[in-house]
Amino acid sequence: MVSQEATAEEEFSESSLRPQYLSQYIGQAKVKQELEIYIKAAKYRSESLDHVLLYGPPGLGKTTMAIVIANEMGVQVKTTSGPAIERPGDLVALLNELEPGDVLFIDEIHRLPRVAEEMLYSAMEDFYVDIMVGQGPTAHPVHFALPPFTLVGATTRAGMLSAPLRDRFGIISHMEYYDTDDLKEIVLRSATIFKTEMMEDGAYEIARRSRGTPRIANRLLKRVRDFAQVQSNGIVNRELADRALLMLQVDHEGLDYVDQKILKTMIELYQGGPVGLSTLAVNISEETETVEDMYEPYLIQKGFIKRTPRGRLATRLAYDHLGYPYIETD
Ligand SMILES: Nc1ncnc2c1ncn2[C@@H]1O[C@H](COP(=O)(O)OP(=O)(O)OP(=O)(O)O)[C@@H](O)[C@H]1O
Ligand SMILES: [Mg+2]
Repeated sequence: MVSQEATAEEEFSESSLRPQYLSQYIGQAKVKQELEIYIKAAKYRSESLDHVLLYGPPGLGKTTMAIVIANEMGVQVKTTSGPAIERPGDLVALLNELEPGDVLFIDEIHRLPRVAEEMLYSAMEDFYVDIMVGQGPTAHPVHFALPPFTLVGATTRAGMLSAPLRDRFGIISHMEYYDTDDLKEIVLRSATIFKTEMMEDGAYEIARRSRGTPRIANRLLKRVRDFAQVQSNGIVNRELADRALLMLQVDHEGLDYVDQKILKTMIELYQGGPVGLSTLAVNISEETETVEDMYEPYLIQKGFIKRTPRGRLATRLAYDHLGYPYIETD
């Protein structure tokens, strides 16, 4: 089964696949174009880049973009995530390490504890934090100046961020699912790094079935490569990619086992819906947030699911795709 979260092994091998500069970053033309201008302008003025919020579904290259931004600016990047910061002190420790112009990357920034988030307000706006020192009646704030820095925040949904935090980002970039041509370029690039012999039609087939997501494209590529080495002459063409992907339970529309299970549950247990998201999540033993962030957006984009005020509906396309007879209702 192919899940969507990054595994530890993957985090490691991803570092070799990660583009380091904007020129190597494939796709996301709009985001790139904007950032290129802001980066140039900031460098021209010898200033730190304005704070950047990257939002979009998992695996689209938000972490990669944070690293690219730091490389383009010629600064260091310090990385953390919302859940990793438990106390304000954790954040202060990170801020304390920043050199002028550095990038602080906070992944899953919507999961930052409230107190840490409030601390960021002054840090982002005026480059200082007030730290409470002492306890009880002797407690008093100490003003702590910071070097100018760039906060790059990543989140799956911008709507989950509080307004005061969102408003402090000067640059807000929406990452979109990749089209097949861009993903094909990513597959070809990764195949070169892996020294895998990849035919154009093989790369296209993997790209087409990667749910618009580079992380999935790279993952499928690795599995298809194993398949090619063991079952064939090591060369990946369309036919081989197709056989390997079907074995991985990735169907011709690129839906994986969980996607299919979601649609089947809706159709078999709830007559196509409407069904609430949390009910659906319980039925397939996944977290509601996982279904909402990782699976639903792609199913909606492909037209298999519709969101209605009363819940989620499986569309006619879903019935046809899975081979169920469609009964007209209203
Ligand atoms: N534009 C791109 N060109 C080439 N490779 C890419 C691109 N974007 C992402 N990748 C590759 O896809 C993988 C996932 O990217 P990354 O970890 O940056 O995603 P992410 O959006 O941060 O995901 P998450 O939200 O789950 O943290 C990496 O291996 C990276 O090398
Ligand atoms: Mg990431």
